[in-house]
Amino acid sequence: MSKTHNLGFPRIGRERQLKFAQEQFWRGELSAAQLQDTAATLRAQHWQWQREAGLDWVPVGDFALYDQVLNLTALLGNVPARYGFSGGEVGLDTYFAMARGTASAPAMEMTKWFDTNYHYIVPEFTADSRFELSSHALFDEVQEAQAQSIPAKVVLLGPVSYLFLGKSKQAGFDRLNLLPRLLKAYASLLLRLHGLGVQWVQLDEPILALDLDEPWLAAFQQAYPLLAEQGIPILLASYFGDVSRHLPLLTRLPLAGVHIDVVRAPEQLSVFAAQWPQDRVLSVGIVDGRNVWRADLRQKLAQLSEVADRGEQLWLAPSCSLLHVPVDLAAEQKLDAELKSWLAFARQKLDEVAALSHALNQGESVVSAILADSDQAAASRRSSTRIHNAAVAARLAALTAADAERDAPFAVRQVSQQAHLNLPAFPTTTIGSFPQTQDIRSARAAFKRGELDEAGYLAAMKSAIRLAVAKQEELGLDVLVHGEAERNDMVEYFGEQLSGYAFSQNGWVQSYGSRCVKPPLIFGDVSRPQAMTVAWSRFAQTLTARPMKGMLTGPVTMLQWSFVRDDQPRALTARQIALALRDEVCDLEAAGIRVIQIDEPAIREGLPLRRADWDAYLQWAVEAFRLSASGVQNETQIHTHMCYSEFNDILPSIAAMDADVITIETSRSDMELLDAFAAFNYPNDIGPGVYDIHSPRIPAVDEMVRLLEKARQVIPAERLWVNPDCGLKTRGWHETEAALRHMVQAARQLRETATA
Ligand SMILES: CN1c2c(nc(N)[nH]c2=O)NC[C@@H]1CNc1ccc(C(=O)N[C@@H](CCC(=O)N[C@@H](CCC(=O)N[C@@H](CCC(=O)O)C(=O)O)C(=O)O)C(=O)O)cc1
Ligand SMILES: N[C@@H](CCS)C(=O)O
Ligand SMILES: [Zn+2]
Repeated sequence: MSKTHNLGFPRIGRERQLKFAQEQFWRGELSAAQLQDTAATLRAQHWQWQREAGLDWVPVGDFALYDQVLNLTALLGNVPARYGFSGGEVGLDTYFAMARGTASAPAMEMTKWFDTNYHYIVPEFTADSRFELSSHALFDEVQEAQAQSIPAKVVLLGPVSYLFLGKSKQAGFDRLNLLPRLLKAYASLLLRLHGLGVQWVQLDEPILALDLDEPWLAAFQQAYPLLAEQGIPILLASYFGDVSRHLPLLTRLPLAGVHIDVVRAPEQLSVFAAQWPQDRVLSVGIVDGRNVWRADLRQKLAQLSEVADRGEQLWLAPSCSLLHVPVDLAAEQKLDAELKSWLAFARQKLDEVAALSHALNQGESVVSAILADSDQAAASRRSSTRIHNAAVAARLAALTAADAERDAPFAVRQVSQQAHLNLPAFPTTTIGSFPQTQDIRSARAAFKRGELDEAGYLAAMKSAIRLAVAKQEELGLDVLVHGEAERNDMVEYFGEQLSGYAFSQNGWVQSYGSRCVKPPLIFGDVSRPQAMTVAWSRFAQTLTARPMKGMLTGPVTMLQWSFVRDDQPRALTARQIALALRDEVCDLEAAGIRVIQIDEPAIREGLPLRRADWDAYLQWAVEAFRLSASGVQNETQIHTHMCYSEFNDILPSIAAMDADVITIETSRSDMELLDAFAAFNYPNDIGPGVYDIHSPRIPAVDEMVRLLEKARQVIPAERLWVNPDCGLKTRGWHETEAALRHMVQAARQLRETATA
């Protein structure tokens, strides 16, 4: 009799209740007790749904008021010294101070969770790091679940991944030295859970899917025997990749079970089927936890046949935590029936897991109606005429290498661009978005509800653009932007206008903290029925004599931040998007826009987890960008922008994108990234971000001058631009104006010293 469980459930709530409660709490409109009430109500609802789906084990410990890695940092009392925590209980103030910073202590760093669009708070380690249980939140949640008769399986990030995913904050300090100390804390944690009657603990060790050096592998050998001694059976969960090469290691560890992801790495199922001991749990992640397509249950059952004889030692689950998918397809009222029949969100995915388990345990006949529905959905998706577009296929077939090449090399383009743009040294610009104010969002919400007509909405957006342009002129910026007021999101906005894309009403996914995204769905061949941004850019250009930068989201980011069709290679979908964007780039140029930015913040995020797979990805990713950018004349300046990632290891590919200018997040790393650009002799213009846009803090002129001086030591002055780290949509106007005023002043100071 196979069992079912889940690795983690989305915590934001079907109506994003958590987001609204967090933001109200931060604004002082909700008390801590009210915030905790909302959290408890959400947990109860989510546990109840999972129980109703028929799961044998329900995750507890996956909830977080900001981030699950930060929860662990609080639980372990690993609070960086700057927050003044002196032991005892990590309260909400300290917890949110770590996440969001305070006037005196900057926030902890946030980075991408593997190759997802979720961001976690990076643990910090020094030789002085101590770990002591300092939060009762997890223990309370366990008791809460028990009081609701929920069969709780506690889920936590495992100790080796916790260390690996953190950062040493002391030069030369090897954080692996902290393992013995950390293990003691984990051991007391497990003992405490044991005391509460917890019967299973799932320790996530997703780093097993990465290329790991020997010392990190040895850390598993050191950790797990000690943890297993505490008396609770441990399920070690891997996901996002193949871990079969670690099977001998995993077998040696005293684990009660392992979880493997056979959606991302189906090939590992046979290896585990043959070699994983029969008397230990094999949890098979069979339903895609990262994407929204409905499972083809018949095909899944065929896949499971090689492990079907494992009885109770076979557990079925989604491939990974459902954090990465929206909560409930039933909340979608506007998707057409056919498309809806192809989809499954978190709740529906649990139903799929349960159906598979029933079929294995009691025979397929007990779920015959569910299987018939699944068959029909799979067949309709395969044969639908909405998926394939002959014109797109023909256009792709006709592409030649020249289509991904600008007419002239950068040195030639640069001269003709400067002749047209006539920019000063150290030109100043911003990354695209200006504050998405409540007025802007309310106007859009009213328009969507039908309470504001189109003319009223257009007028409201135009007035936001007018304001942004006037402010930039007054500030004295050199290359202006229209501010992206009309965009709900830099990916969803384009997804709403492209054929082959669909969008949901309520398909929200947490990106970080209270910030959510609603990834559009790519279900078919992508094409552009009509221009998407040209009217806005043209309008903005009429408001100023300075160059107005057109603003597009690049093909790789469009792919990475959407739910992508799984019936053709991602490379092919990226090319289709690239061609649609190429048309937009050419139309912007024809409309007189001389500078066009094609954002690719997700290019690093899309990099495969294992190095052996990098080259193939980078090759198509770079080609897609070039395809989107190469239809223009030499005198049109193409910018790209990158952020949220570490770029050192893909510099040759960034150079191969051949953008005339790259603006890139560098301020938080104190410009260190530029050393790599310089060492690599990066050939084109660079705008290293001179201030962090994640905090309302207004950086001083001197601070930015210092960073620019640092940049000037490694990058020739004539190739340097001056800009913030990223877009300003999450900021208010007050700090935006003040920071940009300082930034323009910093650029002017540099110009003066350059000519002195
Ligand atoms: C740059 N980043 C992005 C990533 N991924 C994306 N797809 N997009 C990105 O920009 N990944 C990496 C980073 C992550 N950073 C962020 C930063 C900010 C947000 C964010 O602000 N998200 C918003 C939602 C954005 C949006 O869709 N806005 C809609 C409004 C939707 C809404 O909530 N409407 C309300 C009504 C509002 C009102 O009446 O005032 C409602 O429906 O109830 C819009 O502008 O129309 C967020 O609020 O979380 C995300 C990722
Ligand atoms: N143009 C976008 C890029 C964000 S990564 C913005 O400014 O928000
Ligand atoms: Zn950015």
